Formats: sequence, structure tokens, C-alpha cells
Amino acid sequence: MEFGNLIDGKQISASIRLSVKEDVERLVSQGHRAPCLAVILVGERVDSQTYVRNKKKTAADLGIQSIDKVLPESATQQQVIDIVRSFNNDKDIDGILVQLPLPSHINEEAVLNEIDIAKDVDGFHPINIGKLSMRGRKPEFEPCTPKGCIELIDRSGISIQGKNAVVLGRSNIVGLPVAMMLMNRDATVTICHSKTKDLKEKCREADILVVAIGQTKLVKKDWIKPGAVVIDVGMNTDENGKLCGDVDFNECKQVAGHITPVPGGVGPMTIAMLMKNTLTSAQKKFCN
Ligand SMILES: Nc1nc2c(c(=O)[nH]1)N[C@@H](CN(C=O)c1ccc(C(=O)N[C@@H](CCC(=O)O)C(=O)O)cc1)CN2
Repeated sequence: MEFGNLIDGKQISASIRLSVKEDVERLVSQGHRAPCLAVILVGERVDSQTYVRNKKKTAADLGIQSIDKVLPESATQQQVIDIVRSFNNDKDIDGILVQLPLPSHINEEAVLNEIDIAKDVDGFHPINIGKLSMRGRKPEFEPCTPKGCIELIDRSGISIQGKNAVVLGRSNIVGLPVAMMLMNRDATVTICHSKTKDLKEKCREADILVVAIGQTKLVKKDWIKPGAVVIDVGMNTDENGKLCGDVDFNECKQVAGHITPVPGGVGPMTIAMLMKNTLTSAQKKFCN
């Protein structure tokens, strides 16, 4: 490691996966069946196929069962909804996930609305997101990437309470939920987006900066408050075709107190958190 403040998502996610594996073994040794994740993939996007393959492989490595339903690009919304409903009714399935994005002719909201909230291990159902956003309410599950961001901060020994947190991006799957989660942990949260004025100045106020805006290396060294925690959720390709984030890592690491790389930062946490949520769903069923 070239400097002391790298937040190593590969290493942290490996230790989470190990603890999930041990908990799955314990559950099975108590006579319960293994947790089971059901995955729906619609279309032929290569990135989505890779994510689904990695989710299934990780599940197998941890002793979690998985089943998948792969539909062609031409599948109808009703076909997808029918599969979600059949998974809802299957008592041997603990978690259901619909890989996003869906083809443009399918209404994502209509599909996600159908998932049983007790099996919503991706945490995208509007009731789960709504509960995340309300005082004193607790969702069944929190979305995996935002949960991974919080876990990276916690496991790096950084306190969130009372900090100024700035979230760059307001997407349903990252920006919005991570902002709610930081607020629930008593940070003072500012959400910035494409229409925000004085973006650089807003970012410079952040003790914790979470960037999920989808612009290659947008955040530069002079956007960072010295010592700040920088969590980069971006996944872009640079001028050489290499995977990179929304933060200019080589510049910003000189100023940040803690920083995540891309790849090897938030990305690996997404699947680790999915496995944890699937285990939790089975535990809720068996251990209550
Ligand atoms: N239903 C869902 N769809 C999507 C989600 C999600 O959480 N649920 N998130 C993303 C894609 N995604 C998982 O589905 C995902 C993205 C990235 C990674 C990851 O490990 N990234 C690595 C780099 C991998 C590479 O080399 O290409 C990293 O950053 O180190 C895992 C999962 C959208 N859809």
C-alpha cells in the first residue's frame, strides 16, 4: 500500500464475506436450510450479466443458494412481474433482486413495487426507501451500495455523528439513500447535483464527501478539505479505457484523510452487503 489512508474495499468486503460464510454455516448446523437468493436478469447487457454471475458465484462461495431467471430483452413487464410474484410466494426464497437497469420498455417502479418488502434484499422497494427517509422508522433492508459506503466509513474507525457530509448525486440507488443513511447517523447532510451552484465550494465544506455523480474524475484536489473522508462510488472509464471513479484519485489522495480507490473501493462492498442482507432475511425467518 502506497499510503496510510487508503480505504481498502477489497479487504473489508473479504472480511464481511467471511463472517457471512461463518453465519451461514452456523444456521445450517442448527438444522435450517441455506439462505436462498433469487435473481432476475432481463436483456443481454454484458455488465449486468457480469454482475449477476459475480453475485451467484459469491453466493455459492458463502454457502448461499441462488436461483436465477434470465429473460430476453423482448420480455414484457407482465412477464417480469409474474416471476417476481412467483418468487414472493416461494417460502424457500429469502431474497429477490431484479438486476438494474431494466430495458427501457419496462417500468422499473412497477416491477420493484411488486417485490415482497420482507424479501427486498436490494432495499429498493418504495416502502423500504420511505422508511429509510423517516424519523424513527426502520426499513427491512438498506440498499447495498449505500450500506457499503457506511460500512467502509465505520470499519475505518471514522465517526459520522456531527460531521458535515456532502453527497454529490441524488440517484435512487446511491445518492438519495446514502444521504438518508448519513443523516440517520447524525451527520449534517448536503445533497448536491447537476444544478447545484458553487459545487467546488460545497465539497470543500465536507468532512465526509460521497461522490456518485457519474462524471470521470470530476472531483479534484482543490475540492477536498484537508483530512476529509472521500468515498468514490463512480464507475467510469478513463482516456486509456481503464476503470476509474468520479474522483481524481491520484490528486485527491494527497489531501484526503481517507479515500476509496476505484476499482477496489465501494464496488466490492455492493455484493458483500447483498449477501449480508440475504443472510439477515433468512435469520429473521428462522431465528424469530
Ligand atoms: N439490482 C441492482 N442493480 C444494480 C446495482 C445493485 O446494487 N442492485 N448496482 C449496480 C451494479 N452492481 C451490482 O449489481 C455492481 C457494480 C460494481 C461492482 C464492483 O464490484 N465493482 C468493482 C469493479 C468491477 C470491474 O472491474 O468491472 C470495483 O469497483 O472494484 C459490483 C456490483 C447497478 N445495478
